[in-house]
Amino acid sequence: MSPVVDLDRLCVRRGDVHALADVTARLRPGVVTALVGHNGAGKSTLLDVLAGVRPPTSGRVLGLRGRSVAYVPQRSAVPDDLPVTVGDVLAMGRWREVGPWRRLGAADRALVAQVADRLELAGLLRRPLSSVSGGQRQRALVGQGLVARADVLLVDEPTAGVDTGTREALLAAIADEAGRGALVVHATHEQAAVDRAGAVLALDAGRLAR
Ligand SMILES: Nc1ncnc2c1ncn2[C@@H]1O[C@H](COP(=O)(O)OP(=O)(O)OP(=O)(O)O)[C@@H](O)[C@H]1O
Repeated sequence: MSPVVDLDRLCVRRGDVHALADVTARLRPGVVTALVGHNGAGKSTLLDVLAGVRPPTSGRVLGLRGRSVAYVPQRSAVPDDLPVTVGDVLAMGRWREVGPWRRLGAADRALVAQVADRLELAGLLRRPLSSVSGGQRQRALVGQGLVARADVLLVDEPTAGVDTGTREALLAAIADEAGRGALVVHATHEQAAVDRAGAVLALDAGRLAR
């Protein structure tokens, strides 16, 4: 199982706001950590820092060097009219291994098929992403993260606005990622997701909530 990741006095300023302020915490592999807090608490900012797309203003993240990270951002961060199919979205999850737009090997295709089955996307793989429903699009985005089989999986509100069956399928699939030893951080506003998590990290206006 992969090692822990330590957040060490992490601070991020966004304009005049302390989006993260002095956050020190340990994230463990093998469990889903629910990342909770009100709108604007800093959840997405923390996921951005863990994904390496936003540098901290000060402080450090320890334990990520050399480890693969899959990041499933909020659906609203992905343009609805992205000119790709559902199958492309899943296949992109293999790009870290095979390179962008390269032909997938048999094992990669098997993994895409397995995740598509799991998330009930198998019949939608040839459909343009823009032509499927919000919940189906959400499943495709999470599917991309699952297909990556990364050491670290970051998911930002993947169950927002989906029906009960989809929520259960997504929560089960996310739990299985932790089950195979990944370090999983799941930003969520939903109690059902918090109940299923093995650990909780709560933020309040950028600070760790007590
Ligand atoms: N583009 C931006 N420019 C400046 N400040 C921003 C920007 N995006 C977010 N912020 C600020 O950073 C802080 C943290 O926002 P963040 O998006 O990380 O919160 P969040 O917990 O993910 O919220 P939500 O539950 O609404 O997704 C907030 O004070 C927010 O106003």
